[in-house]
Amino acid sequence: MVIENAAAFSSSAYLRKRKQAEKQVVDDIEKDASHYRKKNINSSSSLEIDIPTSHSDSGIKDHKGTSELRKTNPIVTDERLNQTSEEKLEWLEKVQGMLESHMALNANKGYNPLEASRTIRKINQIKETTHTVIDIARDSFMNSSSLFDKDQIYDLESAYWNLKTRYTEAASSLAEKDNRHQSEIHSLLESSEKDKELLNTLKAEISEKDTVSESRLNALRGLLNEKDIELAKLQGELDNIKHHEEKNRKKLERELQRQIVHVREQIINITAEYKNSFEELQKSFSKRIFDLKKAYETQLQEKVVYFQKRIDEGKLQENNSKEYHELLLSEKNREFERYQQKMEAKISTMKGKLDEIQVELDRANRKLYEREKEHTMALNKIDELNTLLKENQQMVSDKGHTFSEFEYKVYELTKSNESLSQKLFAEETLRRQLHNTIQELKGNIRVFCRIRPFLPREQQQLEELESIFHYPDSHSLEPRELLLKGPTVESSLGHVHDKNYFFSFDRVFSPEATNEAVFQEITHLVQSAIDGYNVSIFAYGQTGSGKSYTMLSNDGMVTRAVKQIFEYVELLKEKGWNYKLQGQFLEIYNERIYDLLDKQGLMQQQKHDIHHDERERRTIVDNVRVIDFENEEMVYKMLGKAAENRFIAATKANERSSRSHTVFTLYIDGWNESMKQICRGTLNLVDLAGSERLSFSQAEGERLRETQAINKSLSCLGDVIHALGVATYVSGKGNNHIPYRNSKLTYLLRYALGENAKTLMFVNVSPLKSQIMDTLNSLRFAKKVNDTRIGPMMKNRESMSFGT
Ligand SMILES: Nc1ncnc2c1ncn2[C@@H]1O[C@H](COP(=O)(O)OP(=O)(O)OP(=O)(O)O)[C@@H](O)[C@H]1O
Repeated sequence: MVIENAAAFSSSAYLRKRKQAEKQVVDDIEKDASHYRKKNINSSSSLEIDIPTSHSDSGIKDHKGTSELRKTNPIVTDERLNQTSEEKLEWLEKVQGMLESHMALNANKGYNPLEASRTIRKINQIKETTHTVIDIARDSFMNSSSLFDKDQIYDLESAYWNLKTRYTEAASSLAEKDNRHQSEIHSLLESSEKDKELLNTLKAEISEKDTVSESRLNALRGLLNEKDIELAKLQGELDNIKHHEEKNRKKLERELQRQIVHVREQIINITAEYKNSFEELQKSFSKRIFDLKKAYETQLQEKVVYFQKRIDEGKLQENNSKEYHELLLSEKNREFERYQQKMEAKISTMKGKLDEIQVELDRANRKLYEREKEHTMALNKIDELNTLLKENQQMVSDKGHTFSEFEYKVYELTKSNESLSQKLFAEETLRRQLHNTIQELKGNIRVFCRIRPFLPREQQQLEELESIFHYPDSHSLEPRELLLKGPTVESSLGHVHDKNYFFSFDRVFSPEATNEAVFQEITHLVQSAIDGYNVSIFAYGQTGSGKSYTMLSNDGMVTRAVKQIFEYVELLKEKGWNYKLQGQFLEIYNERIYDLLDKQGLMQQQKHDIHHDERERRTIVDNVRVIDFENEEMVYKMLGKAAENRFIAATKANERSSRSHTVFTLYIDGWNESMKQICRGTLNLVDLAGSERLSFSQAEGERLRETQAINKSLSCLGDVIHALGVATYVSGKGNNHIPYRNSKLTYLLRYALGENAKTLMFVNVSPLKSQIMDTLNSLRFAKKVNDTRIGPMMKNRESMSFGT
């Protein structure tokens, strides 16, 4: 088997095989040497005759001198013997030289598996040569029964021992180094396994926390909603009560006011009434007393005048009669007593009347008292109502208090919601960081190989159906190895054998793999684009190898990526993230850009220049339609329109779709209002032009230009990736000159190809035997990309892929 590349030969199967081969060589040498030794020992008794005993089973038992042999056997001529001596010397020198150069190489450069493999191969070749020499010698011996001279045998034997000793030393030093490397690789693998486990644990923790936070948030939201409803209900009730009480209070106040006014008026009226009647009574009574007094005084005066007159008259008669006077006086006294009695009766009537008035007055007073009592009661009622009012007001204020409590609760809930949102945000940020670490661990540039199945029309061509692929680790969960069974070749030594090529990629997908299974492996990269990284996914391969099927078919990577993005962006809304999604669809044909969304522009071959916004790290193409996507359907519609326009454009240039690159770009801009954060990612999905070996010799005109353009852009893509790898390797930063400008494709994807960007290349290959050389070329290109390491985890990956 020809070793295509020792570094790539990293499987343990290979190591086992190599050890077996080494052992085989050592054993063979040991066997030959012991055979010779045995012969030497056997012949030691007759050493004096300078000839080892021949093979006992060859029937040649006699020892003869060389000269005699030369005489008896025409084949063993001097020339022949000299020739074998020269050959022996020649290979001895070769072995010597080679071992010395190998040792020198080892001493200078340290262990190099490629060199080691080459040395082993050469040693094997020399061993073959040795066998040839021995065989010739044996043949001569057997054919001629001739003799080797002693020196020749010693030379041969010592050369074997020398060779064996050196080889054993070299083999043991190789084995020792291998073991050392093996254990280093083991420890690296172990540590990477541990890292993986740690990352898985962290991932699981995050998702667990996510779930817990989610459910807590949901429970709190539920509670908040319930409280909101309760609060709204209470608020409604409170408003009702307030309104009702206000109405009642006003009504009651009005009624009380009215009653108080009414009672006051009544009291005032009654009081005034009684006062008036009392005053009138008093007045009339006083007047009557005054009148009576006056009348009495007048009567008394008249009586006094009368009696004076009569006294005067009596004085005249005084003398007449003392008795008469006494009689008169008594008469007057009786008359006065009568009058007095009459007056007393009148006074007592008046008194009676006055008593009546007093009674009435008392009654009026009692009524007034009652009214006053009523008034007091009314006042008390007013007080009561006021108390009630106050109580109501207190209740209202209490309700207001409850309302503020609720408000406070709402505030607290809002705050806890905010803190939960912050927590969710922090968790989301952590998830993004961990996700990115995992992606960087996997490498910022990855290569997946996909072999398409035989198509129904190919099933007829029986000679094509023989499988040209073998999957050495197909049993593995993540197969990475691929063996291409190459054409039969003849070696320089005339050996005819099948040439096999061994490749190892980040993943190998056999023909049975579905788009769904393939997408599972790139879903993390799509996630990185949502998280704000520039991600590019290329499909590379010859025409008809399945690039478009992988990228643009109905369930291809583009459709699935768009679906994933829309679904995740929806989920992120709950974590406070809003996203704007925009897209463009370009075609690069003959180093010229076409906008597949602008039919008019396509027909008019509008000019599109590329600009780079260094600050934003975004590429802007002049006169290109960028569409806002509000839902998935809009993207699918756009893809349909682009395919239609591409078809229209293709009628102008034959097979254009295979000879042009298409670049679908999705801009994913997110912002988190509460956290004042933005994240801007880009996802480029690129279907490259067919990579088949295009010969300039047969192409002319349009076809020649196409061929030149495809060759140029694909080799530029390889150069850019290579330069990025070298830059990372040399400076560790990747800031050396990268030849982005050398082709439209690399210039357009400048920010999507680099240290912080993430790149995945699908190498699509056909299973057809007739296309084996194109397949080999594609795999070699992909291997070059796969061997490139970009980004911080470069060293880690390199050491991992080196020894395994
Ligand atoms: N994995 C697959 N499963 C089934 N059919 C496939 C698969 N890959 C490719 N095909 C079929 O193979 C044919 C060629 O595939 P496709 O057109 O995708 O190749 P291509 O590399 O894009 O070619 P071109 O460069 O001409 O665009 C198509 O009919 C496609 O349906």
